[in-house]
Amino acid sequence: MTPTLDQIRRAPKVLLHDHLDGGLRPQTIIDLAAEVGHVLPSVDGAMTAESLGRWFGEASDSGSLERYLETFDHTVAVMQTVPALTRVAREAVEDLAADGVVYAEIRYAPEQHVNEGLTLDEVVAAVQEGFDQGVAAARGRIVVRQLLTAMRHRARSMEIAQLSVAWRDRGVAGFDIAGAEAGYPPTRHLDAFEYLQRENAHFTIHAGEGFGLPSIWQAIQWCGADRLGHGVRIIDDITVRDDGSVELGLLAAYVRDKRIPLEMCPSSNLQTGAATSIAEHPIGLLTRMRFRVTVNTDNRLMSRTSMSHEMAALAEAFGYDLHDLRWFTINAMKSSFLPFDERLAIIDDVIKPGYAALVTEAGT
Ligand SMILES: O=c1[nH]cnc2c1ncn2[C@H]1C[C@H](O)[C@@H](CO)O1
Ligand SMILES: [Zn+2]
Repeated sequence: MTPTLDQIRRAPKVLLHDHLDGGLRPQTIIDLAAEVGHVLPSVDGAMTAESLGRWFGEASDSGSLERYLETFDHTVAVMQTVPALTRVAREAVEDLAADGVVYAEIRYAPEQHVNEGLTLDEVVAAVQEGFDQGVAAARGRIVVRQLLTAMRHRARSMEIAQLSVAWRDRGVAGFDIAGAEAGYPPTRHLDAFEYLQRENAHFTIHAGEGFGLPSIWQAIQWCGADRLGHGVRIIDDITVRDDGSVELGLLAAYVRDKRIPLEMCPSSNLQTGAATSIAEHPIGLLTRMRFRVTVNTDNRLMSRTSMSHEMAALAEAFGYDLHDLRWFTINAMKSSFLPFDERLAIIDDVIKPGYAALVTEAGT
């Protein structure tokens, strides 16, 4: 049976791909913009949380990753002080916990938050303070880690990789690169990835979203990514024949054989043009072929979404039941950058009992 939204909200969920600067509450943007004098875009009618939220959703709907990324100018602009970063981080944790997320890795690019004079260390500390406050407010119902992102069109990836290693025992679980993909291959940042490998550190790479297979191939075979951010275009290396049989190319087979986690973000992909509808989203085929698929939000503000909403949309489009949602959730937890024993503890103590209770209640 297709689970109800209420069941999905109560189900334990794991989120590996969520941008801090893509998840602000609209009212918080209005408050912080007034404090620092940032001019927000003009919206239809009065500026309210509702109208600003709608603006972000519509402005991100262009079908182009580059245009989608322009909306971040307004969130990044109001995240340039310690109190602002701490507030945004705390609220992100509160919102995820309220949605039933039990483990989250939240990413952002520290280099984008130094315009008013903060150091990179101060940025990471301010975000960690907010995460700690949010976790305390949620009374431990959620575990949260930071992922530090470097912007792929800039040249600070080595510095950010070093920052992530320096903070590895203080709340930072890994590293990422993000931003426009076409024209900025991951190999531009090879020195940072090689450094991280030498440090036994974890990283994911946005790849196969705004650009295709060469980007995924580089991310895995040149850079050594542990996971793929999106990775949706791996579908270009898969052939479905008229008789329904499926053939994997060498790269797709490698990704599946090695159990490389795909951080899939269906709603975001519709907005950037990487997919045409939820029902036609490659996540359906990739799940059927037993790739290591995980479900994520990417940017809750721009996509006006949540983990529950993403899962509900998939359940509706593909008929997924609680067992399928549990599979996505355990896939995600197995793929997290937490130490192995901590991953297992969340799977055994939180995820499995949580789904078991829902299944018993539903009598399925
Ligand atoms: O889906 C995305 N693809 C590539 N880059 C992205 C995506 N969502 C957000 N970003 C960028 C914009 C943010 O400012 C940055 C750090 O979170 O990461
Ligand atoms: Zn992303």
